[in-house]
Amino acid sequence: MKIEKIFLQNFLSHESSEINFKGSINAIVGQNGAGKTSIIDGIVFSLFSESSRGNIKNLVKKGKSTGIVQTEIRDGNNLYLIKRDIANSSNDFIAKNNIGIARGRKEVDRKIQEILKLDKDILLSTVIIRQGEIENIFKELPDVLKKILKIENLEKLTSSTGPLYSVQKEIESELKYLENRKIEYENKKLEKEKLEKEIEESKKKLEDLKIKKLEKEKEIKDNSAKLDELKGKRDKYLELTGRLSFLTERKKSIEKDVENYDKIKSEKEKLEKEIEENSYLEGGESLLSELHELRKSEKNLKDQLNTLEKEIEEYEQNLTKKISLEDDAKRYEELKERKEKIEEAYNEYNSLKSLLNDKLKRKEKIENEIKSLGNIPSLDNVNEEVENIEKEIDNLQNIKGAMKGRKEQLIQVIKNLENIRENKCPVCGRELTEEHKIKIKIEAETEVKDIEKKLSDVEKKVEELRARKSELSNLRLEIISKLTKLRKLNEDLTRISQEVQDIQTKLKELEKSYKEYSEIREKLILLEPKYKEYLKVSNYNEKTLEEKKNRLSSIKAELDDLQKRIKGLLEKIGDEREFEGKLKLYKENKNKLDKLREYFIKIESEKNELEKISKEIIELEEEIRQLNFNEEEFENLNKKLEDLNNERINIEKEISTIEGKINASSDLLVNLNSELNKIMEDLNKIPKLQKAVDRVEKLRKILGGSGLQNYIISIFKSRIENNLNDILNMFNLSFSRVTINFEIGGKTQKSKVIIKAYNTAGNDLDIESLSGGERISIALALRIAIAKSLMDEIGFMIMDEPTIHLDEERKKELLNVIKYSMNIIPQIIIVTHDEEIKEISDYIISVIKKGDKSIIKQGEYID
Ligand SMILES: Nc1ncnc2c1ncn2[C@@H]1O[C@H](COP(=O)(O)OP(=O)(O)OP(=O)(O)O)[C@@H](O)[C@H]1O
Repeated sequence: MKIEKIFLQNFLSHESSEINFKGSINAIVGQNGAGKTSIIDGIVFSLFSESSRGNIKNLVKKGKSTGIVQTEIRDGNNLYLIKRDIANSSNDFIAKNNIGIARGRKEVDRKIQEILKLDKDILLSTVIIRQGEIENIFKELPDVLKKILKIENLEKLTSSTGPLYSVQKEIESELKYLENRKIEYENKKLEKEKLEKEIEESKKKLEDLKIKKLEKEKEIKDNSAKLDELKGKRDKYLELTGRLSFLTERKKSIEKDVENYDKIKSEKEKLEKEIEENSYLEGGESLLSELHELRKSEKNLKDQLNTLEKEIEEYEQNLTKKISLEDDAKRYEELKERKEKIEEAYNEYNSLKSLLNDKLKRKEKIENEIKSLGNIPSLDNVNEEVENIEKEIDNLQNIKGAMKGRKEQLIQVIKNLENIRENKCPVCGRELTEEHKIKIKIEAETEVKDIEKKLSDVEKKVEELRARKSELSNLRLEIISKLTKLRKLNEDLTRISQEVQDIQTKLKELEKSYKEYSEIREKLILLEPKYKEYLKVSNYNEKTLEEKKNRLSSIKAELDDLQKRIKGLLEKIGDEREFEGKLKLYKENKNKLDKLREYFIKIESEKNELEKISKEIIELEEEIRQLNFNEEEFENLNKKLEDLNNERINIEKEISTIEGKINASSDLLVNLNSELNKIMEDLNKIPKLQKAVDRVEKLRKILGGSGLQNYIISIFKSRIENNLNDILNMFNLSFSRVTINFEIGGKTQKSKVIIKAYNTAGNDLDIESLSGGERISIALALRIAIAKSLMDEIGFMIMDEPTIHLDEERKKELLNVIKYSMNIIPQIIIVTHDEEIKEISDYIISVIKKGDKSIIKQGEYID
């Protein structure tokens, strides 16, 4: 089993670090505080969810809410992925070959133990070695073995605080409890007898009360019949006395009215006479209302008359004004009409004028542009010059060709001269002297030089001509463009001049109308105020004035007629105030008389009723006397019945109380019986429990003794011892054998381990007397040996700063041992500062700290 990879997120100083363990010996290096041990902490946390820094929450990077550790472990073909979430344990999970097999902290812990086949205590005591703790194994071995072999649990099982002892204590306390139950049984039995007696007494009392209740019920029945009879009489009595008191009251009221009879009669006759005398006032009311109506109409007509008179006066004034303004208004309208007629010509004149301005500006601009073109050189002249240059270039090119030909001839001559073996002219065959040859060569070379100079002059000339030709080509293009522009401008100028002329002709035609329009406009401005005045009065006319006057005369006639009618009415009424006063009194008297008549009729009918009522009163008084009803007798009987009912209710209450008591006591009795049965059942357990106490006691003695522990340890010890010697052989030490012996401690004495090494001479040496290096080798071998005894194959070993505090000698030994361990353990992970460990490692993981963040560099070394 190998750890392949670990990923730390917000874990201690790591923000996001992925570490691959690719080598056999993987060295984790870096400065103090860089975050090396944190990687080991990450592995331990991911395997056992355990923090080596106190509280688990301390593992979260400061400032973050949680941290994640993800580890990949390979076991043959199986790849396990373990994910741990520090703050949220329910997010923990483990997957096997990408398929989830457990979730949640507890389940994941259990699964890992199953996969590793060892629990955390054993791994932490063997293959995971914390800073400077290699040799601790010698001290811890007894405890480690106890842990491994679960002897610890055996001790715990039998100790005075262990489960067996508690079982024994529990049974003993149960027995004690059962002793108390015996006493309880006796007490409950007495209680039961007392309860049974009480129930008997209550039942007897209940019988007596039931008889008493029957007697009361009979008495109530008899008295109820008597009371019913009295109630009938009482109802009749109340009815008769009620009627009697009503009639007595009525009689009193009638008698009072009858006393007034004569007084009312004379009053009525007096009023009748007075009304008769003033009968002429009948209909006076309608006369008055007619008079009021006529007066209202009179006022209305007078108002109309006033308004109309004012209206006519104003109308006459406005009509006069209209006539005086009529001529000016007519003139205004005529001018306005003329103005509208020539308005179009006026507007056209104005727009043509502005158009003319624009055209003139445009014309001036074109003329300026033509001027700016200046004198354009003749295109023909330029063409001719170009033609001449081309001819000259051709000519010079020919000369150049001829000179080049001559130059090559001369060079060939010079070459030939050099190659002549015999002093004979290769051309003519004549003899050639050396001087002659030199002379020919000098002449030829001079001519070559001369030709070269001429060639260069010709080329210069050709260049100059070409430059001039290109200048002329540009000039030509410029001339063509200017000529094109000039032609266009001239065309524009001709067109625009024609347009200007046309506009001017048109303007002349329109000038007369334009002037007339301007004059009319002036005149209209002068006439406008008068015209506005005229418009205000233009609707006034003679016909309407006549109509208004006719209306005035008809209102006057109407008013006259009305005033005559008012006069006639006043003649009938006389003084208006006095008439109104009389009329008011007349009406009041009439109302009074109506009421008196009504009252008089009522008294007359009451006189007849009085007789009847008196008779009925005498009859009623007789009937009441004969009824012979006594209210006191009724009250007493009523009270007696009420008392009897209360007594009956009390008896019933007493009955139900006793019945409830009997029921409760019966329930109590049932409970008591069942409790007594239960206690009896408990008491039957006593003999069995006594036997159990004896047996547990015996078991504790057997398991607690050192014999059994010694036996278990001795079997396992031989396996470790054999493994240890095999490993030590590989470490190349000079011992023939190392032995391990235990002294199992007791309650007061601690267990002890005695390790002895035998040298080749056969002498045994105590572990304390060995060299430091030898001790470290044996310690490491011992750790591996224990792990090997428990696992078929040890996958990895983790060491945090194993060389810390070691001197050079021991360090060297340790390095050897680590190297040799490779044969037994396929993967070693070491946190170290030590250069020599780096040297024996085949994979370096460097950790550096930037700010508060750890950064990983793999496969290379960074100091
Ligand atoms: N919860 C945390 N958040 C952030 N940083 C932390 C936290 N807890 C501890 N540290 C810092 O993490 C750093 C790394 O600690 P670690 O023990 O891994 O260092 P190291 O490289 O093993 O150092 P040394 O060689 O001194 O043992 C330390 O500087 C420590 O102060």
